[in-house]
Amino acid sequence: METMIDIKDLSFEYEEGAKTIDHISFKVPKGSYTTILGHNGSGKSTIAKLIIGLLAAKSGTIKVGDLVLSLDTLDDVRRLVGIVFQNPDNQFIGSTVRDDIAFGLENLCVPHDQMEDMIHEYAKKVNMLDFLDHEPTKLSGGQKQRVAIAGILAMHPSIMILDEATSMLDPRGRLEINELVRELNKEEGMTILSITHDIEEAAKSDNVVLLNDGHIVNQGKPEDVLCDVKQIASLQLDVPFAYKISSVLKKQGFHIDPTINQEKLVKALCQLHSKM
Ligand SMILES: Nc1ncnc2c1ncn2[C@@H]1O[C@H](COP(=O)(O)OP(=O)(O)OP(=O)(O)O)[C@@H](O)[C@H]1O
Repeated sequence: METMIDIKDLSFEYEEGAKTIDHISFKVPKGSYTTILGHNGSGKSTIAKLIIGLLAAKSGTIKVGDLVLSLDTLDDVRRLVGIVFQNPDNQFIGSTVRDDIAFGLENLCVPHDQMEDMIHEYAKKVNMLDFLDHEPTKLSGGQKQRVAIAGILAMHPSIMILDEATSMLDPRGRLEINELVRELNKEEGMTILSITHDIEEAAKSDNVVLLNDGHIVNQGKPEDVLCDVKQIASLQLDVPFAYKISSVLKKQGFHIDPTINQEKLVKALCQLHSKM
């Protein structure tokens, strides 16, 4: 399978000697929906910033498509990667939804007579056709993320990274955006890399990269990664996270190792949690 992002032996530190990202390697296959799952502060957003060159790696390589990320390739890499952040307010450029989508098209030098049709096409894709003359900052959280996604799609990226893009949304908004992203992945073959706390989203993805304190502790298909309850228990994840894992796994009908006593697991996690 073709690889869209190839990360090899990547390390990064904000402060000398304190590795935030410690020799990680993973691949995002073309057309896949890949999730990076980890607790707060495990280094997820740092990885996103490294991929788009907002931070410079201490060592290792990042390849996007055929391009190895460097100062020379930075602009080309950024053209391949669209990124949706937690707070879309910082991302809007236009004063209306129409202007915001138009910005991406202008960047691609789309001729003016084709512009309006294309704005309609992207607004329709994210179900925001009725809001073209609205101010993006005055929309609901879910609508804002839809507009941000339309603006990114208009730039024709090869991969879309979502950096906790649904974490500020209510459950309905989260569902709306998750469904839209899934649709883009399944129907248009867009490669998705989603950085998330949402185990349910990870359970439905093609690949999960499980991150703990800057290390990858496991990666692979969700049914393999998320069902390794022993490993999940060994991570210093918070108790609600552990509860959520078991309940999500049950809902998804995944096999849970029957030799693991769930009560003991949760008790051990409670003890661990109280020491943290
Ligand atoms: N600008 C910075 N300077 C110094 N340390 C930083 C900086 N940004 C992040 N860190 C630290 O690096 C570690 C990883 O942060 P990062 O934001 O990548 O984690 P995360 O997994 O995305 O967390 P969250 O889920 O809370 O967003 C944390 O310990 C954080 O405190």
